[in-house]
Amino acid sequence: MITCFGKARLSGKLQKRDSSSSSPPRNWTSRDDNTEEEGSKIIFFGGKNHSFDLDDLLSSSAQVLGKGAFGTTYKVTMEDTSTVVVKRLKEVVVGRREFEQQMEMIGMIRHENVAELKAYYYSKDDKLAVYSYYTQGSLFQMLHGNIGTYDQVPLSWDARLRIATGAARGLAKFHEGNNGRLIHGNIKSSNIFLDSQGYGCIGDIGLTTIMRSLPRRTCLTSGYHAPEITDTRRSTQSSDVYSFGVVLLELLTGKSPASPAVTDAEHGGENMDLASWIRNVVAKDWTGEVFDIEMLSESGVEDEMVEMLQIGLACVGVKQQERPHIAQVVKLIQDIRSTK
Ligand SMILES: Nc1ncnc2c1ncn2[C@@H]1O[C@H](COP(=O)(O)OP(=O)(O)OP(=O)(O)O)[C@@H](O)[C@H]1O
Repeated sequence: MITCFGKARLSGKLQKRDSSSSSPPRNWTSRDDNTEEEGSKIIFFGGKNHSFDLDDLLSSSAQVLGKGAFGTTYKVTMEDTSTVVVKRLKEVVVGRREFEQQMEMIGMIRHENVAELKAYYYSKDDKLAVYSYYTQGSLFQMLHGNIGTYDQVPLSWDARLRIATGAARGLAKFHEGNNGRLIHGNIKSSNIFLDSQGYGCIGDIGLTTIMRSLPRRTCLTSGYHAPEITDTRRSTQSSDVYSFGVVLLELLTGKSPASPAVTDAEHGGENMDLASWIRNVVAKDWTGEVFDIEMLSESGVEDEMVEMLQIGLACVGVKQQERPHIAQVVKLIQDIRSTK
């Protein structure tokens, strides 16, 4: 559906929230516009070296990609055909200063496996984050399909290994930010995208710690949150590793971790999350049974899949101190192929 920021309609332009749909798009950057909140302007990273400005954004068509926990996400196609993703953030719980500090820190991160934060905007009514757009959709859409405009696509083991490798590198780079203290807080397959070579990239960066904490129930049912997390704003690098481990298990099994992920007949039909189910199956020595049937016809890859399964299980360790550091995870995943 094509829409605008202010009101949903079949086709439209991006507009500032609360402005009437009949008023012409305004330049939000204009300091001498006395209806503007003092200091509210869109801030771009990379100096003036950007291919669009706020006017371009305002006059562009926007398509709603989805409504997530942190607000509505739009795909915005500019007149010059370049495309970005704009997140209209709801429930930002920090003030302007903290918001700007966080965005400045995130905007400095440049890595091929991290979705770039291109710009941000803060005003009383609106908080926007502008990211690079990934054309192939998310890993969630690839694995579970048929959501929005994307259909499920068959993924070979090679493709899954590349996705895991890229995403692990991206998360490791992200954790290095702010002197090694950055936390993602929302690692899941709908926040992992593919670059043009099929490597995974981490998206939705920099939001969890400035947004209202997710309800406890959402954390419990998502299947991605580490068991110790009761306040998502207080996520840790170790809980990010747990969530990343769940993504690895999702890649291997093709199952969505949203609870109940699986019903275990052995336990009287008990509903289990993905990590618990896999621990259970592996403990019974039925490891081969967890893998996605889509990969069953591939020969000579089961040893690699078992290695990845072990990495995933280490990441979803219940005890935080026993989970590996993400840099170790990168190495372990890279070694799956390089040691052959
Ligand atoms: N940079 C991007 N490029 C392409 N698609 C994106 C991008 N960012 C988000 N999306 C897609 O837009 C849709 C909505 O994303 P959004 O982040 O709002 O929701 P979510 O990922 O389901 O939940 P959450 O808010 O918890 O991250 C999802 O299908 C997501 O995969």
